[in-house]
Amino acid sequence: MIEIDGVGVRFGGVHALRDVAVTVPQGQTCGVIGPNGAGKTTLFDVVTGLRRPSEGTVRLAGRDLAGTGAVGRARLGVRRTFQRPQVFGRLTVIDNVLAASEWRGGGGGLAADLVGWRGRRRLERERRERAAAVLERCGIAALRDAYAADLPIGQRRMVELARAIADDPAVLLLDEPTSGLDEEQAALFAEVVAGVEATVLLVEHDVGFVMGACERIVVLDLGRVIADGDPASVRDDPAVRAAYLG
Ligand SMILES: Nc1ncnc2c1ncn2[C@@H]1O[C@H](COP(=O)(O)OP(=O)(O)OP(=O)(O)O)[C@@H](O)[C@H]1O
Repeated sequence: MIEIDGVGVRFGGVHALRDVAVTVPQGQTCGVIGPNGAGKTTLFDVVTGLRRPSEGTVRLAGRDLAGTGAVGRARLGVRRTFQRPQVFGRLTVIDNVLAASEWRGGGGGLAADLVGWRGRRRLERERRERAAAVLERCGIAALRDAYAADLPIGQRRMVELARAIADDPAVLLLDEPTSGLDEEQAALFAEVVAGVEATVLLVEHDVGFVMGACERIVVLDLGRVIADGDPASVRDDPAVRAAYLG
């Protein structure tokens, strides 16, 4: 569960977020929509620890994250994808995914050293099996040895998703995941997201996609939450129509 409570962010005179309160229960997929500049990316930056809020708190499973930076939050299981997919271009697809679980040990590092050679080989095998299974789920198994930089944007997005879900995230934040995906890829993306156990926050401009993929929608406008509910009630909300859906 992720609890965003009374969060405000100011950039000089601009209130990017004002008193935003959203609690997403464990396992829920919650869409975040709103016009350009509404504060969606800023909200993701606050949850992932890239931006310190001017006010308010973010709690993960009851734990206040104020003193935990972006790396610490990643270690607690917070994962994110970006509007422009961020992959390691000079690594292969499988190595992009393996990189996500390297810190747990297996390929190297302290944990692997501590369990000794035999345990280390077992961890490494399990890690590779998990990574291969994730590539399969994301429809990119055939690309495992391709360099990520050589892939078109849609496939890079799937690599980024595979890396984000490779080691069972607690919270998954997806920023405009369908831009650059064709219809088939978008459908697969939604299917993969539906299959994860994580709590999911999904920013998306494709309203059809977000309404289909999310059980709940939060609408931001000028940094405030103007609606929060199931897709049908949000779609019919006059304030949402005026601000965004038109
Ligand atoms: N680093 C920054 N410095 C100053 N203002 C910023 C900064 N980042 C964002 N803003 C402002 O904060 C507000 C919210 O921006 P944000 O990028 O979070 O919106 P968004 O909903 O993600 O928009 P989009 O849909 O265009 O990605 C905007 O008015 C933006 O100009």
